[in-house]
Amino acid sequence: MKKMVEVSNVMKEYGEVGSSFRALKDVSLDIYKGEFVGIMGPSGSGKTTLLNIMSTIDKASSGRILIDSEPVNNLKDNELARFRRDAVGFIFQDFNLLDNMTTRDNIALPLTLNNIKHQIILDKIDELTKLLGISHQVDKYPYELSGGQKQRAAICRALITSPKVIFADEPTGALDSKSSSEVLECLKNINKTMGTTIIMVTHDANAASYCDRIMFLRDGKIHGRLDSDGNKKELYRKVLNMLAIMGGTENELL
Ligand SMILES: Nc1ncnc2c1ncn2[C@@H]1O[C@H](COP(=O)(O)OP(=O)(O)OP(=O)(O)O)[C@@H](O)[C@H]1O
Repeated sequence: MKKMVEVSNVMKEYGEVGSSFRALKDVSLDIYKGEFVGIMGPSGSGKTTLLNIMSTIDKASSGRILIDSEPVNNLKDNELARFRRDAVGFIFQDFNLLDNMTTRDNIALPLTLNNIKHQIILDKIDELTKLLGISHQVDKYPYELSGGQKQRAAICRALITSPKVIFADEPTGALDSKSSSEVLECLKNINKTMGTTIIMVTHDANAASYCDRIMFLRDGKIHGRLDSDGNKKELYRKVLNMLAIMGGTENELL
């Protein structure tokens, strides 16, 4: 299988020399094309730091990141901006939709920056919003949507550039359990039908149970992994076990 994201010996230090804090300590992992990978671990274990470094939002203090075989550590700012826009999609806990734009314009935003023809953008929005079940919401503003609809709009926006990989930080963190399940079903569907690689940070064992593989972080290091055998309930049970072994119940780890 082809590697989509390669993380080699990544270290991340925050703060000044002498009083610095090491948030990631020699982390290495490979994520393959078409995988849906979860990242879990206690609060402060380095999940968001790792996601931000993998997705080029942040830079590692040392180590190497390749996305689809392209080294991204040393890209110049303008190359990095283009790479981010074209090759990766982002989904955040709080949706990050712009309040003064309709859902359609929010979804179109990454492509309008790329000078793509209007009709091509409209066709793509039509296709994606149908896939995500929000085609009747495109003229509404974000405040007129439910949380689940907002997140599905944000997923459409992440997908509009046909990215190689989607990075999601707690995508269900602000949603109730029904909306969470709808969003996770959408992500799973995209992963299976479009083959998009998805990397998702989550605290939620149910969300993690949608993944093909879960990597566990503790104190800035990879602490373990779980692989799905296709049985979601079984994976959910194993995740809860793993969280308990790592030193607390699911809630204590929040
Ligand atoms: N900008 C920063 N400056 C200094 N320290 C930071 C910074 N960002 C994160 N940290 C520290 O790095 C460690 C890892 O943070 P990170 O946000 O990656 O953890 P996390 O596992 O995502 O936590 P949570 O589940 O609470 O979101 C924490 O101890 C945090 O306080």
